[in-house]
Amino acid sequence: MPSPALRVTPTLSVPAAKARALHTYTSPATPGRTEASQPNIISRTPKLATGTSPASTVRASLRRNKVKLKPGFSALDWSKLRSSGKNLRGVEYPGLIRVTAAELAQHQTKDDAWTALGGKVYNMTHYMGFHPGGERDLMRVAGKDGTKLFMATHSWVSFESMLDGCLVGFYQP
Ligand code: HEM
Repeated sequence: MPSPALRVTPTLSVPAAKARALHTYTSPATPGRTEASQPNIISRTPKLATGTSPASTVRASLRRNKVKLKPGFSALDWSKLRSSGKNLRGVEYPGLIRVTAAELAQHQTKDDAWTALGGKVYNMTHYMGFHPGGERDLMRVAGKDGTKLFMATHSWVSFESMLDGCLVGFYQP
């Protein structure tokens, strides 16, 4: 019979458990949705586990608002609209156009919202109601180059495939 002093406790110490959680925990965006079922996502940055730790500052900067989308505005609905043949570019000219900063700035209202992402200009107007982060965040980049804010928020999202039908042209600031 070992003395109480020699007994080994089978649970992990608090720092070890915390370290393990921080390195392995990855939170799915929506319960029940896996990355494989979200074609717009290339890879996901691991989110940090909850709990009190010095990482709480980092967690605060990762916290983002997710809005409740209206019926008919799911990712699947957006995918259907993209492949419906509807003109999502909002320009009649069939080819891609060159867009200057001055021209881009002309399109900064909800009914006519363009943004530049990675040197390409997209018409986001039809995407407004479908954005999981809400219209207000999308409008933050309307009429301007949104690359930095987009990448800072969700670099794993492929805007090129999400907005392929909305491509207006190339940004020439
Ligand atoms: C036209 C450009 C954009 C597209 C195509 C887009 C696309 C997306 C997609 C697909 C998601 C879901 C990501 C996921 O489930 O992990 C998302 C979420 C989100 N987006 Fe955007 N986004 C755009 C611009 C922006 C901008 C400029 C902001 C500004 C801050 C923003 C803020 C957010 C936020 C806060 C979420 C949160 C949802 C969450 O926590 O899952 N987005 N966006």
